Formats: sequence, C-alpha cells, structure tokens
Amino acid sequence: MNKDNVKLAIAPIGWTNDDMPDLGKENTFQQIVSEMALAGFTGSEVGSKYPRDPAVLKPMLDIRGLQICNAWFSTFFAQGDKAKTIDEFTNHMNFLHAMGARVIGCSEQSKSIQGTTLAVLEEKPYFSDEEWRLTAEGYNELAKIAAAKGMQVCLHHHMGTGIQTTEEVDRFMALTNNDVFLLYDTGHAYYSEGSQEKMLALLTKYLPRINHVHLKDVRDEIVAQVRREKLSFLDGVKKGTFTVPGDGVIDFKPVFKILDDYGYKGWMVVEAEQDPALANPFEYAVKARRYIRETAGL
Ligand SMILES: O=C1C[C@@H](O)[C@H](O)[C@@H](O)C1=O
Ligand SMILES: [Co+2]
Repeated sequence: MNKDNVKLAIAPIGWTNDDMPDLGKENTFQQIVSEMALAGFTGSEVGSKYPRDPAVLKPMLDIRGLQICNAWFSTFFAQGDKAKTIDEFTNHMNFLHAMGARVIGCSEQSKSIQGTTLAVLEEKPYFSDEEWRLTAEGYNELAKIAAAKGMQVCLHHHMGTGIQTTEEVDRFMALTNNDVFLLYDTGHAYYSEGSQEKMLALLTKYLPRINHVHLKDVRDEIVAQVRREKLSFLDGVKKGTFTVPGDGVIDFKPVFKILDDYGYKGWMVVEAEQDPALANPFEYAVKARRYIRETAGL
C-alpha cells in the first residue's frame, strides 16, 4: 500500500477492554502506549485509561511517536435523545480536534444489545421507519457540526446494533448525506455477513464514503460456538471471537488491495479485543505489525 496515504494505528482495547473493564485492568496507560510504539505503530484510538486533558495526553503520546486518530462515540438518536447526543458529541469532537484527530467514529446505540447478555446472533435490534428517520437526521446534523471544525463523522456498523448488516448499512448510507462517512470494520462485517466475499462487497460498495478502517480478524470456531450456545457479543469476545489480522480466518490481502487501488487516504487501526490474560497484547501487537508489513508493505 502507498505509505504516503495510509497510517497505521492500534486500539487500546487489546490491553484493556472498555466494554468489560475487568479485562486487562492491570495494564497501565503508560504500558499500553509504550508497547504500541515498541510494536511499530504510529497512532492510537482513545481508551478509558487515557488522560482526557490534551495538555497532559499529547506530550505523553508525542514522545512515543503516537498520534490520536479517533475515539468511539455512542449516539442515541433513534430513541429520541438528540439534544443530549449533540451536546456530548460537541465535547468529544473538541477533545479529538485538540488531539489532532480529524475523524469521529460513532455508533448508534439505541436498542443496542452489544453490552448485554442477550444472544448476539439471535436478538439484535431492528429500527422502525421513524427510528431510521431520527438516526439519519441526527447523523446529518453531526456531519455539519463536524465540518464546521474541519472534521468528519463516520458510522461504525456493529454487531448487536440496529446498523449491523449490509442491508442496514445500505439503508443508513442511503438516508444520510454524502458528508456522513462509514467506519469500515473487517471483523464486524465478516461476523455479521458470514463470508469474506460479503465482507469485501461492503468495502467495495462504500469506498468513496469510507474514511476510517478497523482491522479485526475473526475465529470461525468461536463464532460457531456463539451461535450454538446462544452467547452474547461480550461472552464471545471473552472466548476469543476476535484476534489480530493474520491470526484468524480473514484474508486481508484483498482488503489492502481494494483500499490501495482506490487510493484510500487515512488510518487503518488494528483493533482486536480478546482476553489479555490469554492473548498477551504486546505479543499480538507485534504479530499484527509483522503481518501488515508482509502483506500490505506498510
Ligand atoms: O470499534 C469498536 C469499539 C469497541 O468498543 C467495540 O465493542 C468493538 O467491537 C469495536 O469494533
Ligand atoms: Co471497530
């Protein structure tokens, strides 16, 4: 891939999982960011252990050659919480802007079961026409607020949410304006659609509107167990649904080629949450970095 176009980051979720703070609670902020840099990454997303004051956080990242490229933001438009969402979004955006990030990765969390004990493959929520209208209206507004700051909003399609499947992403993209982008996550696309082919089709379809990429690999045998035992999203994660690129079932070579051929400019973020007691985060970060060097030439 073209090194002038693409930068490589890693998310702290492999070290400490903000969805299940007990996973990796022993790992400190300084250890996390030092190991990211040592493994050869130049960017990071933001985790709950990171200082929230840019004046404190920025020098601690600068000294390690790391840059913040994004931080997760939960929206609640479908359930009618527009004013609160926009208020909190504005604070979040200002923090990211001060950190030098230009992308704000959001997920519509109304009715989401991603943090619950419900069976992720059987009990995902669906939006009514009115909930779709409220969501699209909200995201169109976020995009305007972000543009005024020179930033862009993207939607993270996610297991257990109302915007998970290809059809749901299609509906979201059709209802929103072209300045609302997509955060393409390989792991969630594969998990939801069940095949490499469908995962790649989603990527190809929305290339002009993808402005941020999460690189997550999947273990098929754990997805089969999640289906068989009707497990929740988080129970699956604890058992090892996800791993780093090169360690699971996804072939990332076509992912890199499609992005490169299109001339994708932006960040690719290794994001592979698993139990750090079972999968040492530094070892897996090094493994991911090596795989990306070998297959993407980055
Ligand atoms: O981008 C993400 C953030 C996490 O909190 C989430 O659960 C994970 O699966 C993901 O893709
Ligand atoms: Co992701």
